[in-house]
Amino acid sequence: MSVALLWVVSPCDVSNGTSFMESVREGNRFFDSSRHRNLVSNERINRGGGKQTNNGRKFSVRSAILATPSGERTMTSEQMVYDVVLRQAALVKRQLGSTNELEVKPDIPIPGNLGSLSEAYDRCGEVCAEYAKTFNLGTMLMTPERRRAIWAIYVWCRRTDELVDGPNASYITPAALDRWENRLEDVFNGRPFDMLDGALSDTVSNFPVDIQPFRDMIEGMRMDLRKSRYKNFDELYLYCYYVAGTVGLMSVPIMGIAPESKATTESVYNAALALGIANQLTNILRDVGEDARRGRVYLPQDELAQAGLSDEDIFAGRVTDKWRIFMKKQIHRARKFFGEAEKGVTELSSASRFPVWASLVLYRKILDEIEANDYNNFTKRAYVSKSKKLIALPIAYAKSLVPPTKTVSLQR
Ligand SMILES: CC(C)=CCC/C(C)=C/CC/C(C)=C/CC/C(C)=C/[C@@H]1[C@@H](COP(=O)(O)OP(=O)(O)O)[C@]1(C)CC/C=C(\C)CC/C=C(\C)CCC=C(C)C
Ligand SMILES: [Mn+2]
Repeated sequence: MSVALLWVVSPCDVSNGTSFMESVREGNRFFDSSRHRNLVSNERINRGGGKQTNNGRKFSVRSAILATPSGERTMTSEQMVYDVVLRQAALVKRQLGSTNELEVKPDIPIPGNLGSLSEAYDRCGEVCAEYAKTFNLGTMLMTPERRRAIWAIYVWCRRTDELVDGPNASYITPAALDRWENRLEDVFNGRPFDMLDGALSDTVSNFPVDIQPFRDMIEGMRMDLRKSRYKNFDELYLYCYYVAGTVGLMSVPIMGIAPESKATTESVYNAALALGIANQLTNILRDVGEDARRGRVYLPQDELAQAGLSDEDIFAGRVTDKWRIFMKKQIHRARKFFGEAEKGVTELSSASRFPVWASLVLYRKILDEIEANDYNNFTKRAYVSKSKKLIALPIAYAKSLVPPTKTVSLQR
């Protein structure tokens, strides 16, 4: 049975020194079975206070853009994002020494607190089970430590997305996102605000997860607030990195690279990034009509123009030959990113391969469904039926049994 979760954060702020466990003891949570739940209370993020700057920000795509003295970019989004990939890979290598293996450290046992920590993870599992049933099923084959860590990350991502897409989205300002980012810093500094943050705090203390992709996802949400058109694919790529490529970068340290893998850490991170981009491009292609009804067109404007199309065609929702040709090209591009991602899945630790293959295979099938709908993504939502999922899952499982490549390869 799915449990809709409403989380109300206590007015007592952990930045005042209240620990995770203290706020749990104060019982600042309750459940609500209403369909319109809110995964994040706006209470704290709308209230103001706290640091307003991004102190301590290390390298990010945003800082790379801002750092250009003339204000002109000399690199493409893809080059800038690849720089983040290299830095993430280097960071994880440095933290783990020379080996590629990502060891899972045991929980730090805090006397009297362990029960509630596991309760926090259970809540994360419930949120996952409600929002992403198939993905949640896939995580069942992971080791328990990795599974609950992925749940905690999933929940943070879902809450972040909910800020700009959820029922309170109209109240969310850039300043509110700054405060959400401050709260993220607190999570990484071991001062979580609520129970769900507590699970993430524990996760990031046990796995070599870096804060940068999390910050970058918030940057993607800022972008969503200020922008509703994308001039070209370069701009769209950056958005896709922020809101989805980051998920890949957050997940690799949890999934782990197989100890026997000969692939470079960079190449695995690059594949993870590609999976995020592929998923987001697919999301965008599936949701063209829905997004247009909210005044948003994520498709590259220059490519629309080259195809003889404009926003008006999208708002009118006309499935013409021009539209079909345009969509074929977009689907082809998304499939290329899925292909790029495939190269890396095999290199992941054996128990983590199934959920990733499952999500890759199932998400890619949405593209087939858009085709089956004769490219009508204005009024028909492409979805993969239960029976198709049931056929695809054993295929994903079979793929997950393939061991890592024996040769040194997978250079970018
Ligand atoms: C080497 C290799 C291939 C490793 C695998 C790395 C990996 C696990 C990559 C996961 C990629 C992934 C699932 C990306 C999510 C992309 C996505 C759909 C992002 C959505 C953004 C906003 O879009 P939009 O608002 O248009 O969409 P909705 O209409 O709201 O749906 C997101 C909603 C951002 C938030 C993302 C999530 C909630 C998903 C987070 C998922 C995880 C942490 C679990 C990832 C693990 C697996 C096994 C898939
Ligand atoms: Mn969303």
